[in-house]
Amino acid sequence: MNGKTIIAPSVLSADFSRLGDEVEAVCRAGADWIHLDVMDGHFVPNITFGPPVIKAIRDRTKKVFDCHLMIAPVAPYIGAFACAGCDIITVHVEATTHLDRSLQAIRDVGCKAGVSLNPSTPESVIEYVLDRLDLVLLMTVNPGFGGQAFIPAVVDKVRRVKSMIGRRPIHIEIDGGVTQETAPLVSAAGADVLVAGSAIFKGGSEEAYAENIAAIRTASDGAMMRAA
Ligand SMILES: O=C(CO)[C@H](O)[C@H](O)COP(=O)(O)O
Repeated sequence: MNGKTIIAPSVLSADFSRLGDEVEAVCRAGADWIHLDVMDGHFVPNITFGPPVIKAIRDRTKKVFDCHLMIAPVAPYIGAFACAGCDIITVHVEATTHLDRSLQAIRDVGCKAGVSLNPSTPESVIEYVLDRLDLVLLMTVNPGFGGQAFIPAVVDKVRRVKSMIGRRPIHIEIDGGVTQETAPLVSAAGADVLVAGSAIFKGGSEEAYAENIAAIRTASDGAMMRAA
């Protein structure tokens, strides 16, 4: 939104046995936000972590905790994730019957509200909730696992969402298969927040994380500038 890419490493690809240290390392390496992938083994075929784990790492950084809830039902858990210290809470449109109510509930607990769309979900589902939104998360893989290949068909959806939101201060976030090769495609189309797991945590050291973040940032900022 301000011409600079926000990089949000997904801790899904971090070493879970040292999660707090990994969060600190990736923040020192240049992360802007920390992306937290919460999976329930029901909405998606994988299980990760919940509010107690998020609470345990909250004091490791002051950076934005960007929480992506891949759980159904989602509404009963919004308060618990806010209490754990999440700043942004994103729900899947496919996981909530009452999207408008869920988005309002997120703002009611003092968090920014996001909605996520699976690759096959059309962008028209957000048309009537734009005023309740701080962020739209477009999945460029089918949710559930890190390390999957980027789905290029979603790039057109990024362009269409960018045009729908107009001048509203709503972030467009991309998640799945983001690398220094795919980042420019979505940045040129209008995305300003990039989530990356395997492309950032590969190498396993703070130095590697810094190089990986810088490579994605340079590629995406360049594409954003050329598209402006
Ligand atoms: O939400 C996710 C999967 O559901 C992950 O955040 C996403 O896939 C990031 O991992 P990678 O960058 O390795 O694709």
